[in-house]
Amino acid sequence: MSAFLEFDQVSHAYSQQTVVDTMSFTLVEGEIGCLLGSSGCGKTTVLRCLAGFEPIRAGSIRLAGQTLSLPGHQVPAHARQIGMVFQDYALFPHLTVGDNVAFGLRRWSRAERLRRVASLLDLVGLAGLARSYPHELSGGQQQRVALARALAPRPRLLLLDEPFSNLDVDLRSRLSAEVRAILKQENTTAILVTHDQHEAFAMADRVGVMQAGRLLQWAAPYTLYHQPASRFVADFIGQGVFLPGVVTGPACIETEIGEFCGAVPVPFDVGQRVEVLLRPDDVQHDDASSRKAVVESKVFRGSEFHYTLALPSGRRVLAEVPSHHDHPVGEPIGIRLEMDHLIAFPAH
Ligand SMILES: Nc1ncnc2c1ncn2[C@@H]1O[C@H](COP(=O)(O)OP(=O)(O)OP(=O)(O)O)[C@@H](O)[C@H]1O
Repeated sequence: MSAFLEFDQVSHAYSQQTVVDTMSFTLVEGEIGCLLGSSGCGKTTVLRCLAGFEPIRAGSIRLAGQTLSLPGHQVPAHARQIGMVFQDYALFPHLTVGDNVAFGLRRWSRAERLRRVASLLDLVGLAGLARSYPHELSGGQQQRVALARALAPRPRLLLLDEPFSNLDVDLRSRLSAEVRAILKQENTTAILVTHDQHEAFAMADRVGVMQAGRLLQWAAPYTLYHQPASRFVADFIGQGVFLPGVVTGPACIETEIGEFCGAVPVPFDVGQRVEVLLRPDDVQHDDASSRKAVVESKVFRGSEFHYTLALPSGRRVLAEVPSHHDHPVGEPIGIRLEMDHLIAFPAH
């Protein structure tokens, strides 16, 4: 499928400080992308470039075949047909919910406007609240109104900047799943910015990990987790530890807990020293295994325990173990690695 949004080799700088550094990514129509990264890495600046608030220094931004930004040329923000949702909702306090949603529809006929507002309030689960005022709603409801208002004029692209960060954890995860369903129903192409990877994984079709203005990887969440392109991405996404090893064959690595062979060749020469990524779900508890590790600490998560286990060398690995396997701290337990592919990086 051809790209609907093309962010191509874009750079941006605030005076001399480069904040977005030759970044490229694409989305097809209806896809949801997410930029993930720690504070200050440039996520919001990317959104501001997309929205038309910041000129770009290099590269180009194209949407639906139209060039929006080039160095020295940009389509003004109001002419881009791009919608925005921010963390602080930014609703008009003196307007009702219905009038907030209708705000961008002033050029529509009254009948069309009423129909669109009713259908959006229905879509975001707020039918019946059209006459309420923002202060009468909960934070989650206000954010739904903000979403409905942004979607009302059928934007070509929706930008969501940390939209759930003012909400509590439970509501965040519920709303991120709901918002994804709403965007899919409207076939809206969207870019979300967050530093919460659970939110990124719950909402997005493509996730990009940013570091210091650079996009390190742009991929489906599953690929990011299972095939991180760099040690930074592997460390940033999910939990895990790196265990030293030596390459012993095209797809095999020997570590202190044995030799592991994956289904896919590793890009290293035999004899090279590497570090293998072990996710908690790669390490299985197995009473029958002769490989032992000592329970150093554990956290009860309801359906499973999250164990930190010490290997004979003193190195630690993490393991997720079903919660009926309740072993005390200090006890050696059998472990087995279950990985269909090995993720390894050159040793430091
Ligand atoms: N208007 C501005 N003028 C100068 N520097 C700025 C401006 N806006 C942002 N910056 C700087 O650009 C860098 C990237 O900021 P940006 O807001 O894009 O990061 P972010 O990844 O969205 O961070 P956060 O997650 O904290 O919102 C930071 O070093 C920031 O201080």
